[in-house]
Amino acid sequence: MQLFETVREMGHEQVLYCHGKNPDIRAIIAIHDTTLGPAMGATRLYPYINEEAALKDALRLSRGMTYKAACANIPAGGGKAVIIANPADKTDEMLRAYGRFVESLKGRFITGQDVNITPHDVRTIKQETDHVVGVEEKSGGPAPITALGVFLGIKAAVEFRWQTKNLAGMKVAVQGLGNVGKNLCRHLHENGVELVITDISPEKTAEIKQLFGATVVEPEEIYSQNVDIFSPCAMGGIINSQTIPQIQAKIIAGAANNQLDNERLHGQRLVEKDILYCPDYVINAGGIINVYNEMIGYEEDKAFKQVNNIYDTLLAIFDIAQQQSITTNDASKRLADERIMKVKISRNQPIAA
Ligand SMILES: NC(=O)C1=CN([C@@H]2O[C@H](COP(=O)(O)OP(=O)(O)OC[C@H]3O[C@@H](n4cnc5c(N)ncnc54)[C@H](O)[C@@H]3O)[C@@H](O)[C@H]2O)C=CC1
Ligand SMILES: O=C(O)CCC(=O)C(=O)O
Repeated sequence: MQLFETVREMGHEQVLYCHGKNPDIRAIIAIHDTTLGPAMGATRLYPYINEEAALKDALRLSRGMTYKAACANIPAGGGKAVIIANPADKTDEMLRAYGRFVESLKGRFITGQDVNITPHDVRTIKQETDHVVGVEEKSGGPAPITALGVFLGIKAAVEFRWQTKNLAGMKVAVQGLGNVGKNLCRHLHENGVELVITDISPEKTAEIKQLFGATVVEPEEIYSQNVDIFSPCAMGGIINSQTIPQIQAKIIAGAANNQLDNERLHGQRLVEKDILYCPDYVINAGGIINVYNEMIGYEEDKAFKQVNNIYDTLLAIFDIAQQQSITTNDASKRLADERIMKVKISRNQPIAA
């Protein structure tokens, strides 16, 4: 990968490689755009197959955060960090070393909890830096509110697609039963939805089966289920050339970041298959809304009110996509670009060609 060429094309401001020998740590912090505010984005720890995969994830995730904040009307920029490690090798020393790298950015990057980072880990990172959000004692962690946003997004998509506000009797396939997926299953179950679920953890599928009477399928079987809605709540890149031909659902609406393996190609394929796609960074904005509110002084009512906006934002995006014959992903990107551009123009900042 040509690094400077890639970051120029994607519009990143800064990419920081963090390395330490003792303790051993390899992390990448990517700051995409700080026009609207300091870069916000949680930290993911993952055993990437190679450094290029880690970099690609950090670059795409951080760009997604810029769009996410802009679409949610949050005065924050986009950033994200990845720590390259096996979760079994994670140590407090490693996390504290990472915290010192975050601290070195002096608030230009504010982070929190993503995949394989626990509330305990967030507290450990916080020993070295105050630029951490999503602390359980403050806003209670972002996953429940993210799940609520995804649930509201599903309702918006159902209304747009089938002109009904009633989910009862619908079938939803949920991929990934972690912090977000589990809470989402609860909302869906309470609204009379029939659940088809999968996870790589048998304990998690057993728990959701028992709690909500869900049907369990193997991870590779989730795409081909005869359901109304597919909700990816695990990892990114799962909407791709192999999975699209299998998908039976008419709506894709889930929490996972970077769901489309190739935004342009696979966004277009979904249109051709008449599948309504809820752009991930719009539907999963509950997390950033919650942690932003934590940063400015948490008031639960205010955060929940803002999450309700996800419903209207998605309806507006579906309308734009339909009227302009573009993908929903392009429609949301346009909305974000317009908001960022407006601020740049008001400040006489240079605008990229
Ligand atoms: N936690 C939050 O507030 C937010 C999370 N997201 C995104 O939503 C997704 C889920 O987040 P969390 O629930 O917090 O993560 P988590 O780590 O708690 O849960 C992920 C779940 O997916 C499962 N999983 C992994 N690979 C799988 C596969 N191939 N098939 C089936 N299941 C698989 C894991 O076993 C785990 O149960 C992630 O992509 C995250 O970046 C986005 C916005 C906010
Ligand atoms: O939890 C955070 O720090 C911000 C939210 C986030 O990273 C995400 O939406 O992916």
